[in-house]
Amino acid sequence: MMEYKSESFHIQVHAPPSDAANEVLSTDALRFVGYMCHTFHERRQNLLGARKQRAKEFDAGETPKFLNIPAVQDPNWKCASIPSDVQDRRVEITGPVDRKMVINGLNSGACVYMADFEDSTSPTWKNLVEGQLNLRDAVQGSISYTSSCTGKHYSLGKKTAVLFVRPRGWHLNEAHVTVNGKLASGSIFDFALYLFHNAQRLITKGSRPYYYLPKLESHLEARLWNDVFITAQQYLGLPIGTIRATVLLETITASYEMEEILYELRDHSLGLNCGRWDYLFSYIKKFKLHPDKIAPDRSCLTMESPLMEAYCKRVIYICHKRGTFAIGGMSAVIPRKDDAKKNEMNLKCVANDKEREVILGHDGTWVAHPALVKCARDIFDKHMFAANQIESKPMMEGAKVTEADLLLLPQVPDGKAITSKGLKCGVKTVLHYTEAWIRGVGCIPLNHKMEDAATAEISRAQIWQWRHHGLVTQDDGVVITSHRISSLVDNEVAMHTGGRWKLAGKLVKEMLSQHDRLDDFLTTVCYPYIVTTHCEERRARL
Ligand SMILES: CC(=O)SCCNC(=O)CCNC(=O)[C@H](O)C(C)(C)COP(=O)(O)OP(=O)(O)OC[C@H]1O[C@@H](n2cnc3c(N)ncnc32)[C@H](O)[C@@H]1OP(=O)(O)O
Ligand SMILES: O=CC(=O)O
Ligand SMILES: [Mg+2]
Repeated sequence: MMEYKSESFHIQVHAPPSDAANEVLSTDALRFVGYMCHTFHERRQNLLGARKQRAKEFDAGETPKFLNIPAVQDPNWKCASIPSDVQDRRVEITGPVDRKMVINGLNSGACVYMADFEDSTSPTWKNLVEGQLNLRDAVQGSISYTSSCTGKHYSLGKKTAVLFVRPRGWHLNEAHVTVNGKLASGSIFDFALYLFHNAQRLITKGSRPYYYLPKLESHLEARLWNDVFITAQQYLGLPIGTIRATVLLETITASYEMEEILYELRDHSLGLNCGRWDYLFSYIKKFKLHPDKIAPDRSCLTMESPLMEAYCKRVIYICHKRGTFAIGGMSAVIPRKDDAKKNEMNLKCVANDKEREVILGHDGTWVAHPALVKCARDIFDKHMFAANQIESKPMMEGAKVTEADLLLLPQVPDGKAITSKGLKCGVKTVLHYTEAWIRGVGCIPLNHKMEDAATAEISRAQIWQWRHHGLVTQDDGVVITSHRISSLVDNEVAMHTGGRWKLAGKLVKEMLSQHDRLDDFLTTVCYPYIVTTHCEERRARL
């Protein structure tokens, strides 16, 4: 077993040995991960406890309030100055950390490639350690790959995107690693290994360790990240402020603490990003028991919805006021190869989304696929004449956004809000995504859209909510019951063989139709099924 023991902590790795793990988890790397996990274990647990307490208040009918902390209101502070290699972030591509994706993402022509351990990666041990190895090789410039199917060879081009890394969110444990017998934090594991192996080389190349931070629910969670950065930099002898991070503003509670989040991270901040899919999921999850906040079909939850418009305006206003980036989000539409006309329509759909973002004042945007880079870039080039619009678009309308504006769902005509088609599509999405995830695949194409751990969660949360409130699908007047949901799951499972459909069907039925409580995350429910069999004892504790 790989392990390292100091006076204060004992880190152990409980996974089958592999070449990738041997390379990534050197003794010094293990010592760093162990030190970081040990130092921040209790604070992380307390903050996860605070999430639960807050959830109870929302269940009792409360809604979030702006904090208005005096030090944060001070007009004089700004976020850290922007390094030269990331002044222009107009197009950012995201994707899982597998070898081909990393090379394709870096070669895609986007300004940034965000290598993702969160929404689009199923955190199997193999995916994680190989992902770290891929990122190390990418930073060294030596990464290459030859497809065993096509024989095609992949290596880095002359000009590559700047690399950002998104570690897992605070809620996820890394069950293959314990520190003093306690499960390691997935966030710290991903963050620390990337920093340990790459910080010096990135600095030598004139870049930095850049991160995206997902699923924060409060400014105290941002403070935790900031302290993690300070401690890690001190440990590795890096100047404070070397690390830079963009926070995904993707929970409804964080929306009431945007400025506080930037304030906490100001010496390391590279702004905020509108993570629209997790944001919608978080809204439904936090207000699941509020009868006046029942979300309509997923297709009605567009960026033109009042709550989404208010949220984006406020992100842009706060970020630009504090001299930093307000990055837009991801259109889930992806290119299709089967029909040229329909592909054109998909591209148009993405272009419209990007046009709305750049005109509103975002400084850049996300795409899910290399074939969308040009489309997004053309739109931003047409409307954004400098590297970003931090100075030129103060978006003062964002200052007027009220607490209530952030909660306003779209008005959908009677009969169209909750439909049998929406229900069926939602069940299919949760099932297909769960099946892929427990097979080790964290992002899939489904109905010509990208589905990941944020998009699929919207479907899961809203179906649970509809059933819990005993609602009917309005086109046929039929009640949404556990039995109806289970039949839809069974019918879809019956259409597939192989894979992990049976297990996925069982888990999805439990999550949607049997559990009285809405599970916090699909990924935490499914995680025990991807933990290696070396971890039976810890699996039972998950
Ligand atoms: C809500 C959020 O959090 S958004 C962020 C998380 N989500 C993501 O990052 C989405 C990432 N995107 C993907 O994983 C994929 O694009 C999918 C799953 C949606 C579609 O995948 P596929 O159907 O396999 O795409 P497709 O076959 O069209 O891919 C064509 C080529 O583009 C590459 N490619 C596709 N998406 C990406 C990407 N995001 N980054 C890099 N390369 C990519 C493929 O590797 C493939 O390369 P090849 O031609 O050399 O073999
Ligand atoms: O991470 C992005 C999102 O939309 O969720
Ligand atoms: Mg997200």
